[in-house]
Amino acid sequence: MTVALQARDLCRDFRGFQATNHVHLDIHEGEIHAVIGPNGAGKTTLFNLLSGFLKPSSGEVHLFGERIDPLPPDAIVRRGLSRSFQISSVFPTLTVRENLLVALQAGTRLPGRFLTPLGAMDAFSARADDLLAQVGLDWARDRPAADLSHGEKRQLEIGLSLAQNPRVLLLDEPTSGMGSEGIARVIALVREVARGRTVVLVEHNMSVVAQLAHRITVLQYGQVLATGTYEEVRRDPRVIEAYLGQEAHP
Ligand SMILES: Nc1ncnc2c1ncn2[C@@H]1O[C@H](COP(=O)(O)OP(=O)(O)OP(=O)(O)O)[C@@H](O)[C@H]1O
Repeated sequence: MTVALQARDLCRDFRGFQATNHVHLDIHEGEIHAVIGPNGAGKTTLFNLLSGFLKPSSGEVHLFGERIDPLPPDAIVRRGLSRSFQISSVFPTLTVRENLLVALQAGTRLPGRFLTPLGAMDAFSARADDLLAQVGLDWARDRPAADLSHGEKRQLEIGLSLAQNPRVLLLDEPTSGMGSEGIARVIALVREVARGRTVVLVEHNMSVVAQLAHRITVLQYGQVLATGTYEEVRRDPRVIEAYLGQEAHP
């Protein structure tokens, strides 16, 4: 078993407040791993630390055995880890396909180059079409992204993350704000994109977690409360206790 992504004794404080508190995390290559926990448990902070958007106060992050926490986020993307955001990163006035083309071009080492070689543009073009099909948005290729529904924008965001062809994909609440139809689409999409790569997701919807995750890490007060399969963590008395009084019961 290869460890794709690892947090080693990871800590982050905000002016004395421990948002991430000695977290150790092993994400196995090829698994879908959900990070859950009550509101304010430190899930987003952990994602920010894993993807380089926040620097740890102490501890380390390793991607396939290489230390990445000192690197800037774009260098981490080039090493093979990419993430989607809770807040939309879609350009609303560009078409769905143009959004993907921008993401593909940004993934090269020449994002600001004035004249991209034609061969490279052809390759981007073909890859954009593949991604459109993969995220189920080929029907919307020439529509402005602003016209997409909330759920469709989340599908496009997953496509934007896939444009980097990551080995490890972090998804921050991919089903938030969606109805049951959108949720079913995202579950199918995550399963599809998880083929041949490792996926870590923050997710509040326990039914989604139960359907998707091979293993789950439960956070509380910035600490790892439990790690295991859905059945293991839902029976854990500490997890049940943590969720008492919360809307979402595991
Ligand atoms: N930049 C910051 N400055 C100060 N405190 C912060 C900052 N970012 C997060 N926190 C605090 O750290 C704690 C963990 O926040 P975080 O957003 O990581 O939790 P979460 O589990 O993602 O919550 P939710 O489920 O509500 O999205 C919270 O108490 C939050 O107020």
